[in-house]
Amino acid sequence: ATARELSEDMDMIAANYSAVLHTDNPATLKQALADMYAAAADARDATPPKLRGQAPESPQMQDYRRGIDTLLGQIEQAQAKVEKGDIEGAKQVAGQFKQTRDENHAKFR
Ligand code: HEM
Repeated sequence: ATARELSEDMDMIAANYSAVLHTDNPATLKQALADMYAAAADARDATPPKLRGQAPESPQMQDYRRGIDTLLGQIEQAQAKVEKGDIEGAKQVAGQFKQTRDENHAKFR
């Protein structure tokens, strides 16, 4: 069972992504990336309404989790840049989250 509805996780991802895109403050960036990560990790346990009824190991469900893992990996890359003090680099990586969002929304939303 998942802690939150997928749509709630997505709203948390979106709110924190907006914060990431609108700040250059390292502490704010760190917090927003951490909150994004937690919401994406929670979303990983969900079944998208479009895939309702599918077995957890169905090809589409595996593809869904790969999409979430891509986002989690990109968030980790951005976090590593912030840790190094590379705010510009972190924001560049964060810009790439959009492609992951759009590709996966096209398939699963
Ligand atoms: C920066 C990345 C992302 C952002 C900002 C984002 C944002 C959103 C938002 C705002 C919604 C609408 C939520 C609502 O109905 O209240 C949504 C829905 C959804 N997103 Fe994302 N998303 C992102 C990445 C992803 C990824 C990587 C996946 C899948 C691998 C995904 C799958 C879905 C699905 C399945 C829904 C429909 C949920 C439902 O109707 O219950 N999203 N997303």
